[in-house]
This record gives sequence, structure tokens and C-alpha cells, in this order.
Amino acid sequence: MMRRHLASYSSVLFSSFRSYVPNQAPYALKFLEHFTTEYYVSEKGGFSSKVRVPFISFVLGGPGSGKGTQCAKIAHTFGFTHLSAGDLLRTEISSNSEKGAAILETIKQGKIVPSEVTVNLIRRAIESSQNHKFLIDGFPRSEENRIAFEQIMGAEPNFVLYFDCPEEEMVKRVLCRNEGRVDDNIDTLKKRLKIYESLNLPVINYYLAKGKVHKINAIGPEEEIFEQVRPIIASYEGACK
Ligand SMILES: Nc1ncnc2c1ncn2[C@@H]1O[C@H](COP(=O)(O)OP(=O)(O)O)[C@@H](O)[C@H]1O
Ligand SMILES: O=c1ccn([C@@H]2O[C@H](COP(=O)(O)OP(=O)(O)O)[C@@H](O)[C@H]2O)c(=O)[nH]1
Ligand SMILES: [Mg+2]
Repeated sequence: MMRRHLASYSSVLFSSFRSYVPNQAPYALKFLEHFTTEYYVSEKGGFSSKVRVPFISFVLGGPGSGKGTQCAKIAHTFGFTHLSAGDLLRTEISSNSEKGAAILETIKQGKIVPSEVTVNLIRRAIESSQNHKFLIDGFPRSEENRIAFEQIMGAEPNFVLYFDCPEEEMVKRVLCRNEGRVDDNIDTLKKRLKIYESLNLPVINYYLAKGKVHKINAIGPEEEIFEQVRPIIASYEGACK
């Protein structure tokens, strides 16, 4: 009873929190429980409790646009926890879990892993973190991903960073990345670029229409790109303390 009260009260206070989808309530509730540690909230009638909500940025852009590179800088400078969806999936593959083989096959084909799998990995990472500020890098990759996240987590991002990079440059960077990834080859990359256009861009457009997107010109030296990013993140510092 008290938890339900907390949930609805926090959703009024913080616009990033949505009302819960009924059949997903247990996940959403568990998610919220984790953040009931910091801020005092009270209302008329004497009810008082501590509520902490996560501050979330989605970091989007094509393969090789520099998401991971810039996220590392943001995490270091501003104290965010960097959650790369691709890294979470690769860790799952390395753990030899039941789902690992199917995830590996999907990544090799440049396709998108089922939403439920990725969202649950992100959810677990958030729940097990002591931090409340998260960069979710490379997710959502489709409208279906986005909707699954909002339903399961009962939350949407506070803002979105979009690294806008010409295809030619992305191809050059991915083929030179040299991290031994199974998907950094020209055949898989072509498929990833097609999926980026057909499925990722609609997500960016969705958040553009909501006024949540900060578009970054991803061409230039890493440090110069970070100088575009820095004031954007700094402008949210008050909101995510
Ligand atoms: N501004 C940049 N200019 C040139 N190369 C870059 C730049 N930013 C990142 N890189 C390199 O390009 C490759 C892809 O960057 P990465 O951050 O992994 O991108 P993403 O996560 O978007 O795929 C990496 O090898 C990285 O070192
Ligand atoms: O939410 C996600 C994130 C990644 N992937 C898969 O993992 C691959 C690598 O993703 P990552 O973000 O690491 O690639 P990057 O954009 O950084 O090159 C993608 O092509 C997809 O096959 C996915 O299915 N869902
Ligand atoms: Mg990356």
C-alpha cells in the first residue's frame, strides 16, 4: 500500500516517471524500490519517505559514431554510470548463459536482440548500481525496444544525446576499431547500417518530436566533440544531483 503510494507520488514529482503498465507493475515496483534511498518527500497529512529516482540519458547514433568514446568521457567527468547495451549483451555471451548463443548469432547478423533480453540486462545493471545517473549507450535500437523499456521500467529518459555522423566516416571507424568484435566486418556492418536507418532513426525522431534530443556533430577530434557534449551535460547538473 505504502509502496503504491510512493510510486504514484514520485510519478507526479518527476516527469521522467510514467504511470505503470498494469501487467508490468512488479518490475516497475522493484525498480522504484531500489531508488527509495535519498530524497525526502512529504505531503499534507504527514506522510514522509525517501525517494530517489534514476536520471537517465539514452546515447544514440550509428555504429562507429563515437557513442562509447564520449560516454567514457561523460562518465569520468560527470559521475554517470555508463551502461553500454552492446557490452551487456557481449558479457552475457561470455558468461555462457542459456541465451548467450542466440545473442551471439543475432549480433553476428547485425540484427537486434529481443527487447525483453536487453531491457532486463539494463534493469539488472541499474538495480545493482549505487549510482542514480545512467548513460544508456546504444539502446533503444528500435521503437519496439523503446516501448519495452518504458513499459518494463516505468520510466523514460530525461534526455537523449544523438551523435550524428556521416556513413562514410562510421564505416572507416568501425573497420579500424580493432577490438576483435564479430560484427566489425564489412558484411555485418552493411546490415547494421541498414537497420540503423530503418529501425534506430525512428527512435531518434520520436524523441526529437518530444524535444528531448541534443544533436552532436560527431565529426572531428574526440576532445572537440566532448566540448560540444560538456555544456549539455552540465546544463542538467542541477536536475540530476
Ligand atoms: N571523434 C573521433 N574521431 C575519430 N575516431 C573516433 C572518434 N571517436 C571515436 N573514434 C574511434 O572510432 C571507433 C568507434 O568509436 P566508438 O566510441 O566505439 O563508437 P560507437 O560506440 O558509436 O560504435 C573507435 O575505434 C574509436 O576509437
Ligand atoms: O540494444 C541493443 C544494443 C546492441 N544490440 C546488438 O549489439 C550489436 C553491437 O551493439 P553496440 O552498441 O556495441 O555497437 P556500436 O553501435 O557501439 O558499434 C548491435 O549491432 C546489435 O546486434 C542489440 O541487439 N540491442
Ligand atoms: Mg559502442
